[in-house]
Amino acid sequence: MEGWPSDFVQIVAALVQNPYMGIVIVDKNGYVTVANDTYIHIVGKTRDEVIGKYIMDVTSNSQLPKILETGEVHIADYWPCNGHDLIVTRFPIYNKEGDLIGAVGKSLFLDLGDAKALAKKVADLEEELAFYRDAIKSVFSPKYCFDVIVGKSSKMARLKSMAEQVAQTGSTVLITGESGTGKELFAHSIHRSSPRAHYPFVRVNCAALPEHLLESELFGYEEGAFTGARKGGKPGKFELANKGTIFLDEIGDMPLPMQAKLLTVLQEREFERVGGTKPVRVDVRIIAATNCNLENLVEQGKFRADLYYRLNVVVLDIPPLRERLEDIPLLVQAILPRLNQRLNTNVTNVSSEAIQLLRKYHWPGNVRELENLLERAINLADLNNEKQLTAKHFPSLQKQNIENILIDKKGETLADAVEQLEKEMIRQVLKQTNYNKAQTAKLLGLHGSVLYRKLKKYNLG
Ligand SMILES: Nc1ncnc2c1ncn2[C@@H]1O[C@H](COP(=O)(O)OP(=O)(O)OP(=O)(O)O)[C@@H](O)[C@H]1O
Repeated sequence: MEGWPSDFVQIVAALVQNPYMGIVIVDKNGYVTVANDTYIHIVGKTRDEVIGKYIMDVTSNSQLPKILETGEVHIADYWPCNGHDLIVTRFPIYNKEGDLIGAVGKSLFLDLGDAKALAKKVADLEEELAFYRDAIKSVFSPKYCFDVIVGKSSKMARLKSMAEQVAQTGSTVLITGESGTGKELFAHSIHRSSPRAHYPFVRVNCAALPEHLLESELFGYEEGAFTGARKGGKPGKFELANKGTIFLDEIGDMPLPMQAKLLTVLQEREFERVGGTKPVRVDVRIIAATNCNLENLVEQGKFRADLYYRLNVVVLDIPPLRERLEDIPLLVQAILPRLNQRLNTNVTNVSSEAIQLLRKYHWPGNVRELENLLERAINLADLNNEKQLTAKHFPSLQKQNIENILIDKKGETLADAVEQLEKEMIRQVLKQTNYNKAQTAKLLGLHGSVLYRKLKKYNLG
């Protein structure tokens, strides 16, 4: 124990007591200065037979003299001792002048049996994880994924099959289309049927956050990066989406400085947290969506051309609902059960006349507007007596229909337009009163005989 103050030796001895790890320290001549009870148990001796003794007399296959001789470090070396199978780490000790003054031996496990138990525990957990990953995968199987996207029109069928194909690659996807056309639905479906399906899908609405928050939201921040920064820092959405997909919604609204940073991530697949210095590497698939015309934004200097070209790898342009009106009956069929479930109602279908009305509308809000209109119609229906939604439950569309008649009749005579309007109004009030002619005449302010004449004229009777 040459050169080691006795107080120091005692402090070290107290620090090294550890029932799971054998620890021994020798001085520069190989004499044991410190050994914990676990080590003494491993070598199968008494404390007196260990402390102060030459290490090779304590255990004849010790490697510590070699460490003293060479200054080597042994990490996780297999060491059989006294019937135990151990994994040990050995390293030299130097004083501040740089002279070698001793060596330490630390067994990682009391016995390899412990290591095996740990390895088994990890293997069991991995098996369990694989089971749940498979379970998740089967719930979101590819078939199920694209099945939620309703549409048999040729435009939608083509788009769905292209998206299915693209899902299998890791390529960046840009989804364009008017608001409410289903861009997010496509992004979700691509992720769920991709090989990344059992990793996260993280959505960021680039339009919803002010510029200074967007940066930390996307890239995270380090502790102390700004006032109010959380202790320990916070990972950003890119880190959270590692191995999965990040969905950058409303990318056209991303501020220009953020676009520059995003471009770097797209090129390098790495970034720095706000206030950080270390680069963070991620493996993330990027799906971006916008209802803006990015080319126009590039021309106006509001969107970086280089970022646009990076994003413009695979483009899925979702057609507006007015260009696929034939999908409306199917969409209605798919949306009604969802609404019934949410509103706790039991509407069975929509009359064919109402479907005709829906097919005449121009749908500026696309499928989202269709959902809203159906929800409003359910709220207008007398659900004790009616299980079917009819034209009268879509008053805004009826009004629109009358306006359309006037628009359609532009260029025709006033008498023609008035006749069309008269016919449409009578037809609607008749439906509203369940074909009660007396009531219809009253509501329209007509004498019964006048109504009968008009019914005959317009072939409504
Ligand atoms: N083809 C479709 N089949 C079934 N539901 C659809 C379809 N397209 C859209 N929807 C539904 O319409 C609503 C709007 O869709 P989504 O949010 O994906 O549109 P979006 O294009 O991302 O809209 P925004 O640009 O406003 O964010 C959602 O409830 C979605 O489930």
